[in-house]
Amino acid sequence: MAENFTTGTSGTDTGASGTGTGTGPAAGAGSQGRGSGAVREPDRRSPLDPEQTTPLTPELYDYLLRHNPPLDAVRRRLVDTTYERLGGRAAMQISEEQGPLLAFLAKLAGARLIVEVGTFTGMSALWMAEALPPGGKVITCDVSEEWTALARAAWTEAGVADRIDLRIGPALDTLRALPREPGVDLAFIDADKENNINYWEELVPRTRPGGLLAVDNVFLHGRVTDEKATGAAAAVREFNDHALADERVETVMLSVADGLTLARKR
Ligand SMILES: C[S@@+](CC[C@H](N)C(=O)[O-])C[C@H]1O[C@@H](n2cnc3c(N)ncnc32)[C@H](O)[C@@H]1O
Repeated sequence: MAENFTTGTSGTDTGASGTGTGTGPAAGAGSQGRGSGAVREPDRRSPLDPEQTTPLTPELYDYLLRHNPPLDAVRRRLVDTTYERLGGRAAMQISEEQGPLLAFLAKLAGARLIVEVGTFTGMSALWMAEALPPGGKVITCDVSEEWTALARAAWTEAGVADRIDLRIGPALDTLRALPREPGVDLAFIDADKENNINYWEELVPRTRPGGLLAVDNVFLHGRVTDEKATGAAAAVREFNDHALADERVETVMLSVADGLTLARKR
């Protein structure tokens, strides 16, 4: 079912993970503008030189947060409510410094249309929605009515509910139903990692030239370095190589939170 970017459909809470068979653009093709296109050996004096890369301690992280925009009352309540209601699952929320970063990216991209995969209790959508100009929209996808009920409450409290189009159902179905035209200014992928490549393959063609994509958890808690990784870690490893080899975009992988890859559509 095709539809335009502005009309939403809201299905039932299937709880199902999306599945799909996205095909890669140039995965493993081995040639691109930035050199070999393959994962390269880093050029540096030592694997992790503290003169170049400062290890993040609890004190430094606290300092970093205190030098970023603070959580306002709505966000503070959203964090607290997510922990109270969902316990350990609350760690699925974006980390505190990622919210202002997503808002910053939205403004940098002059975003009017943002697509998010993985709403959860709505923190990332809230930050991005507040960064939109009048008339802008965030389309955000999730399978959980329960978790996104907390999101809806926070968005209403923050006064941005009218800018957020929550679509319940497997995200791959939602993305495939969007027009296949490059109207997206910013995409944020933060859901079931096994589908990262599939989400990417739906979103890259729909992103306008100069538009941005951000993909969370590209370190998967450090498990991506394991060559024998299985499950989500193997999927993230595969995704990371896929994105690096994709000639349609320029990418940077950043050590933010659990690893964040940014891409700019050529
Ligand atoms: C890491 S959380 C998202 C966190 C969110 N960005 C935030 O800032 O709080 C991942 C979300 O992806 C959703 N999800 C998992 N599989 C999905 C699928 N196949 N389609 C849509 N959503 C999915 C989960 O229900 C969960 O809410």
